[in-house]
This record gives sequence, structure tokens and C-alpha cells, in this order.
Amino acid sequence: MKEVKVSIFGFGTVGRALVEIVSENPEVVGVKIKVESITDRSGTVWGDFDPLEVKEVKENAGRISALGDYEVYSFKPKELIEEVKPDILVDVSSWDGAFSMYEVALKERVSVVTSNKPPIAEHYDKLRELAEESKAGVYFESTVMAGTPIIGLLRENLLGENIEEILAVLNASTTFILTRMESGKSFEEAFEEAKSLGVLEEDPSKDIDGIDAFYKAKILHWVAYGEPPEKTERVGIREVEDAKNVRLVARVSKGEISVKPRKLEENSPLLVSGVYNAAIIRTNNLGELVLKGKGGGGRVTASGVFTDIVKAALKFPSPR
Ligand SMILES: NC(=O)c1ccc[n+]([C@@H]2O[C@H](COP(=O)([O-])OP(=O)(O)OC[C@H]3O[C@@H](n4cnc5c(N)ncnc54)[C@H](O)[C@@H]3O)[C@@H](O)[C@H]2O)c1
Ligand SMILES: N[C@@H](CCO)C(=O)O
Ligand code: NA
Repeated sequence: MKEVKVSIFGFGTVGRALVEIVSENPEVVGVKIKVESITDRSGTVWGDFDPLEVKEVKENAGRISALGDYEVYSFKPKELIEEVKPDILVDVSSWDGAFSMYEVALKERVSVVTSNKPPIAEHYDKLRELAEESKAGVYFESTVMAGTPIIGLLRENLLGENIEEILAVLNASTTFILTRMESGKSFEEAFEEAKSLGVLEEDPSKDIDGIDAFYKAKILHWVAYGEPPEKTERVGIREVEDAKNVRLVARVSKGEISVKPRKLEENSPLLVSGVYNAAIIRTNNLGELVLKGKGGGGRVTASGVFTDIVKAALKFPSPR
């Protein structure tokens, strides 16, 4: 049995779902996962503690520092890596600037698992370089379509294919809002309802204005082509009036990404609802592949993070 110590950074919907899943299934394919530390904005708990107890305190008191019988440390992100020395850093925070923490981790040969999009979308090439130098890995399945495995598909199974085009609905919040508008709700009413889903970003304008979907499209472009797009377009859903069969669609092809509302054909695989995402991947040998699955929610996202922890523990190769 190979034990790996993980430091969980961020303890919101996804972080708390992750400790649930790890507690249910701590040993997977010869890997034993030990939650070594948990961090939120109020501090870090580290060492011998019960993650489910920390989850309960967070849910009741709103912050880890309310823990009574454990020491809570005030580590800066750099200190967290240097003091705790985890095998794997798991970022399930909404900190856009988390790249600086990943850089420290990788230089210390600590692998990074993340569901946090901006650091991957904006620093992919540097992260790939650091990972190659340090022989640590960077795993980010849940940054796109949550636990629905589009990243593994592109990064591993389709390594030999030329990716000609990806058309995808990648944001669950706007799908939910658009489908509620289709059934007669106003944008404002639908937006209020979306808040109870647990998938809106901490800053919901990231969803509404297409920024979240744009980050995801950029990540797909990096994985598919190994370079950033030259031509980009991003339009959100604020101006949508007739929501019938409209979804926020990302299009990715070599050198180009666009995110904008599109009216879809009745039989389109992209006409998803609820928290579902879908992607049509067209390649040179396979033609069209369709992948559909939930794109948000605590356990749905934590599922991809959990699998990535096991991959990181087994040092899965990540050639791109
Ligand atoms: N919820 C989903 O369905 C989903 C799906 C895919 C990806 N994601 C991504 O996963 C991440 C977590 O999502 P979530 O739904 O749990 O969000 P959340 O808002 O519920 O939790 C985010 C947590 O990060 C913490 N945080 C933010 N900045 C921090 C900092 N500088 N230091 C310490 N803690 C910090 C917040 O306090 C909060 O506890 C986000 O990046 C999100 O975009 C979420
Ligand atoms: N806010 C995102 C969460 C999943 O990344 C969405 O609505 O899809
Ligand atoms: Na995914």
C-alpha cells in the first residue's frame, strides 16, 4: 500500500465533498490517501485530525479556525508547502492567483491536483515546464466538465488523434439559467434559483459573462494543441432575450476559441439541461465523439479531483 499525504487548499463545496469521498474510500488501487492538512481563509489544520469533524465545524461555524481541540496555523501558501511537506497539493479554492503556490509546490516536487481554472488556463506552459523539471505532475480533470472526464480523454486516450474541433457547453450555471428562462422565468428569477445549485462561482459574473466557460475553452485549447489561442471571442448571456434552445457554446479549434450564446438544433447533443455539460469532439480518425455528463456540483467535481489524486500518487504520465 502506497500512502500519500495530501494538503487540501480551500474548503468550500468541493473541498468538503472531497473529504467525504476520501473518508468513504481512503484506499484505492493500492493507494492510501491521508488528509494531512486542510486550509481555508481562516487558517490551516494540520496533523492528526478527523477531516469529517473539520467539515462539520466549517459547515456550522463557517471557518476552520472555529475548531476547538486542534491547533490552527496561519501559514502563507508558500509556508504551507514548506512546513506540511505534502506529497500532493490539492487546490479546490477560488483563488485566481494560486499559480504562485503551484510554482512553490512543483519546485519542491509536490504534485498539484486542482479544480481551479485560472491558474491552469493562464500558466499552462510554465506549469508544464516546472512539472517536467521536477518530475512532479499537474492534474486538472475537474477544471473542465467537473468529474466528467474530458481532460483525461484529450490528454491520454486521444493522444494519437488530430483534434479538428471541439464544440461544447461547459458552464452549468448558464445552462440552468437559460433553461429556466425557456420555461418563462426572467433572467433575474432564474439567476436567484441558480444560487441554490451550488455551482455558481464565488463571483457569479464569471458564469454569466462567459469567463468561466472561456477559461475552460482555453484549457481545452492548451491540452489539444499545446499552445495558447491567437484569436478569441467571449460573449455572455446577459443580452439573451429568446432563450429557446439557446446555450452558451464554446468552440475550440487550432489557434482559435470562442464562447457565445448559440441557438441549437432540436436534436443537438449540446441541448443539455440542469447541471449537464456536453462536448462534441471531432478528430481525423474517429469523426465525432460525444461526451455528456454533469459539469458541476460538490461530489461531481470532487470525483475528478479524487481520481487525479490517485493518478498523482501513481505518477501517471502526463505528456501534454
Ligand atoms: N462547484 C462546482 O461545481 C465546481 C466545478 C468545477 C470546478 N469548480 C472550481 O473548484 C473550486 C472550488 O469550487 P467550490 O464550488 O468549492 O467554491 P466555493 O466558493 O464553495 O469554495 C471556494 C473556497 O476557496 C476558499 N478560498 C478562496 N481563496 C482562498 C485563499 N486565498 N486562501 C484560502 N482559501 C481560499 C474560499 O474561502 C472557499 O472556502 C473553484 O475554483 C471552482 O471554480 C467548482
Ligand atoms: N460555475 C461553474 C462550476 C463548474 O465549473 C459552472 O456553472 O459550470
Ligand atoms: Na472533467
